[in-house]
Amino acid sequence: MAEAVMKTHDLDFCSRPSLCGARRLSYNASDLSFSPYSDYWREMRKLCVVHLFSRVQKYSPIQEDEVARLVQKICRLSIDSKPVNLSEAMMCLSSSIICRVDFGKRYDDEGAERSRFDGLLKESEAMLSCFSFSDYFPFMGWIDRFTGFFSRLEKTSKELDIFYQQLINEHLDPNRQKPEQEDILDVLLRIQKDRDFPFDLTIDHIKAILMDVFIAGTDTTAATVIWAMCFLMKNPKCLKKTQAEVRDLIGTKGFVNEEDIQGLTYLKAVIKETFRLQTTVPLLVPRETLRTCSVGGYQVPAKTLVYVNAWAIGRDPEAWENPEEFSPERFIGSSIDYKGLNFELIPFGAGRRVCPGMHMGVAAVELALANLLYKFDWEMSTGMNKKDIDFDVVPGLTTQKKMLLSLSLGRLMIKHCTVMVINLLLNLSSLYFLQFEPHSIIMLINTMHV
Ligand code: HEM
Repeated sequence: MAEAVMKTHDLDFCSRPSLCGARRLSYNASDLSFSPYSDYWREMRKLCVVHLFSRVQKYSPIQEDEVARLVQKICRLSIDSKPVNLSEAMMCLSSSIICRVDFGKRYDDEGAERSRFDGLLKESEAMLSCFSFSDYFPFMGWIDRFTGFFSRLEKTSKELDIFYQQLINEHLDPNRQKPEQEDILDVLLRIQKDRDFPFDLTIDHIKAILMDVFIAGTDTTAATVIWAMCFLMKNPKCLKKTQAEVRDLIGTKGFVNEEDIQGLTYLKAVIKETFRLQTTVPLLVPRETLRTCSVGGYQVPAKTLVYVNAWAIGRDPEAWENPEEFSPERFIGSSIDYKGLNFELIPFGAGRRVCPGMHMGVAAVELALANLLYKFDWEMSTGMNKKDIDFDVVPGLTTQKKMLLSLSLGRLMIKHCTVMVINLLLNLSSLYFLQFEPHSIIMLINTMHV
């Protein structure tokens, strides 16, 4: 297997432009379908890697702030003894991180702007993953017109265009308060203004990059945390071990910060094992052969659409011992990593198209998972058994869990939170002259270590 993958990797593959996000939800972008090995394409990729994703630490405060908000939200739910819809919470977390990194905005969890944003995200993902004749049988592309696919695509493209244009206008407004830290849109507009790019960087290019980041970074991060939680709930020994590691290291500090993560060897192994068994982008980005080549003894003609099955590679018995078993221990003391150099584990792809947001994505997953395990004891919701956790997915580019993952917090934890609320109320009631809302008390409790 590894040999076949190695050869696959050696091929001069490229992303197939007709399936590329920026192109499909296109900005009338004949020039966005740039040839994959053109200087233009190389420069565009360099721009993203060097200017946008190289300094992950720059985004750490945003990621930490959003994870802290997530913890507070879950604490609030725990006081109501409600099960926590982790799928929804994780989507909310990762889209909030991406919005702030991408264009410096934080949408209120329940507000109208948030629903507009979530609606756009869902519709864009649906458009990217649904089948269209034009992609696979170009001569039958006319069918897409009859099925309504084109008009839906056009409608979504227009809405996205309006959305991005509004953000660009806001960023270009001379009265806008200068942010402490540039977001990705600031960086792109600065590069455009300073002509710091060897080619003409148009507003359409900027919109396309924003969209790629927006779509590529949201689902993937959320899904990885959800799958990791599924595996841990199904394997209570691993759950305990990961939790013990985090709690031993962090003690009473109250929050796992980015710099603590280096000390969490087992948690990192859990994440690698999750990537291996439930790769979030199972078929990577589709490729097309540039010329005829041979893979594992098969002749592949030029211009063939090729999918690399990262999901199957992660479960290949020739590469992995007991491949179906969830065993993070296999990564302890192993040099195998997901960075694209070990072809038996390629959740972020490999080669020229390897995910440019890999470090940012992993940092968000590690931070979220570590804090979820540090702060809370998780249990199956009433009437559910660990056997009920399934790995069924919704069809699409990424593997999203079909049934939402809803979990309860341990009874001790709820008791602990409730006792704290009562104590706090008793203390505060003596200060009757203080005007406070119950909500603010809960917020106060949430900032304390539970
Ligand atoms: C755990 C989280 C993530 C996973 C598993 C993941 C996985 C992937 C994979 C498999 C690809 C295709 C690579 C290939 O075909 O060789 C990809 C592409 C991409 N990812 Fe990620 N990704 C994650 C997070 C992110 C984040 C946070 C961002 C941005 C902030 C991002 C931005 C991108 C972009 C822009 C591409 C397209 C690159 C290109 O077309 O050259 N990803 N990602």
